[in-house]
Amino acid sequence: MQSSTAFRTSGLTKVYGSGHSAVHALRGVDLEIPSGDIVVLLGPSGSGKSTLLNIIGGLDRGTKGEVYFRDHCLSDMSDAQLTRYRRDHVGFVFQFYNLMPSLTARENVELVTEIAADPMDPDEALALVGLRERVDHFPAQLSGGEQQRVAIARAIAKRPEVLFCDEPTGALDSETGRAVLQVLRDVNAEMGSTILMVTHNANTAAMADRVIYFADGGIRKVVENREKLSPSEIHW
Ligand SMILES: Nc1ncnc2c1ncn2[C@@H]1O[C@H](COP(=O)(O)OP(=O)(O)OP(=O)(O)O)[C@@H](O)[C@H]1O
Repeated sequence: MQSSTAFRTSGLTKVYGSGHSAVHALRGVDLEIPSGDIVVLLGPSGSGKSTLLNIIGGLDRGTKGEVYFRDHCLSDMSDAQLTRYRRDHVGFVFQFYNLMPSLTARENVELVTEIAADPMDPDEALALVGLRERVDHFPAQLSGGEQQRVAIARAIAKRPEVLFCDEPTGALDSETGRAVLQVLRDVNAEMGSTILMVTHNANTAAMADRVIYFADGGIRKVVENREKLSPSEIHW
């Protein structure tokens, strides 16, 4: 495998349940993701996008097949090793921001920086997402887009090599959504983080280096964008 490959899967299969109730969520996925790319995963509801993200993010395990992060085989890791992988290398951003309501923006980010190996200062991470003036505010005092930016600050504060985003703009209006995508794009440009984003907004594909089209538990096609749009140019 090339050293510039962030992820590689071969024959990755995921079956939930068994017998008559078995759901074949991934049917032998072969995939390679270069380091530093912005990758957008598109596909119908139920096609397996989140399942794939959760497995390469170390939140779940495949049923069969292999998953590599650089030269580390995630499929062979113990639960403790997977936890360490998530803690040391990975940031997550979800549709619903999962912030602690009783903590300020800064304290929400500190939850992560306190356990990370080489974290940013929480205020620096919040400044990077444009929230320098809001560090002492509680989630309820922030708009949806601002809360999502706190969640991004929390994810990037540990300087992750990879950022996994599952519908990061799903709960946002177009203007706020574009602003959040711009933050992700800036993180990719400034920190070199590989970004994997699952979305239902097909127009988001225009900002990606690579677009993976998913259907029925497998990859239908992969498209490399020679020219990328900036988030502000994306139609919603
Ligand atoms: N924990 C689970 N137990 C059983 N089946 C599951 C589980 N999680 C997902 N599935 C099923 O696996 C299939 C793939 O689901 P997944 O969430 O990966 O799809 P998706 O493409 O992300 O969908 P969406 O766009 O709606 O989020 C679906 O049929 C789903 O119902």
